[in-house]
Amino acid sequence: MRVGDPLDTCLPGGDAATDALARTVLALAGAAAELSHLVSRGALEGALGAEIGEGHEAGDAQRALDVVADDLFFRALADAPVAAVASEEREGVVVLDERAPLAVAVDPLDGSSNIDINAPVGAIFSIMDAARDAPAEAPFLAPGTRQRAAGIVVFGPATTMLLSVGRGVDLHVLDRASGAFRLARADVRVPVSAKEFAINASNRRHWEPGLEAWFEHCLAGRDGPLARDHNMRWIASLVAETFRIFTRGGVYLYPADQRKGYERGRLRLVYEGKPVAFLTEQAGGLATDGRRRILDLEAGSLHERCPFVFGSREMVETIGSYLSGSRPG
Ligand SMILES: O=P(O)(O)OC[C@H]1O[C@](O)(COP(=O)(O)O)[C@@H](O)[C@@H]1O
Ligand SMILES: [Mg+2]
Ligand SMILES: [Mg+2]
Repeated sequence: MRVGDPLDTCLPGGDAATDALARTVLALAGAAAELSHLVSRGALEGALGAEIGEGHEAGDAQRALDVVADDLFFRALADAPVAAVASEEREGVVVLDERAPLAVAVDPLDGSSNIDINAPVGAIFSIMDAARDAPAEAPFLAPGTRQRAAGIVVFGPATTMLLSVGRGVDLHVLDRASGAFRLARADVRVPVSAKEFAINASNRRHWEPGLEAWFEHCLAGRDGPLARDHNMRWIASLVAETFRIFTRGGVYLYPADQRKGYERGRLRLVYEGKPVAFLTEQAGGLATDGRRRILDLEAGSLHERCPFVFGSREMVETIGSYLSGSRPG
């Protein structure tokens, strides 16, 4: 595998199981490439960022582009060896072909509140083995350790994909001339230690005391208990924050807070938490709900939320120690 190689030559193959996985990844990458083109046309595509209806299944405001993106992924997966698909934009699991070997969870458009302001949005996917003699929902609710592959795509100045098929994480970039994703960096690692954190600090008054103490100590910089100057970011796009953490380290938090509806944070375990946690661990980072490893969690339902903390190992561990009270506040 060398820099510049097209995605299809970088995927495992040779037996039925790995061939099915490769076909499914390529179908998802094809849909992401189409979506990237659409997103890059911005307002020329009309009011794709406009809010529509009452909100999607996960309860947030749905935008026209959310629906277009969802449709693109479903059309691409119709020709892939996929038994069932769970999407942020649909209430239940959609069964495509009961005999097919794989199941796919997708957040077709992540960070969609960024569309109007021309800031990065993207897509998230997770691939598992399909249910055998069990309800179609079963693979989606199972612990994230069962994922076969996961990826995020960011539609930024470049369209980039972080992909893991369970043997590290590779970075692929969309080559617009050929329409194919190409390998840009193999075996991307999340730096173990870093100083950048991302959290929506406007919610601070709703946080639990341990989290406030950690935040306060970050702001105190090198003179405070953490003895380090920190830097803050909030792009309001999980995929973009993930990409930053994979390139220069850091931590992202969407914690539980006391606002109504945020008792378990904001993000969705099945199609946001689990795939990002899979990528993070594959790159040497950590992903928790503040206390427990995300990949060990079972979901009670498809659109269940989970508090989410992920990124550089040392930073996630430090936050865990504040939340568990093992560190003086
Ligand atoms: O608007 P807030 O509360 O800061 O939340 C932003 C977070 O919500 C999300 O946009 C949720 O994703 P969706 O856009 O798919 O609903 C994350 O990407 C982002 O980190
Ligand atoms: Mg999302
Ligand atoms: Mg979304």
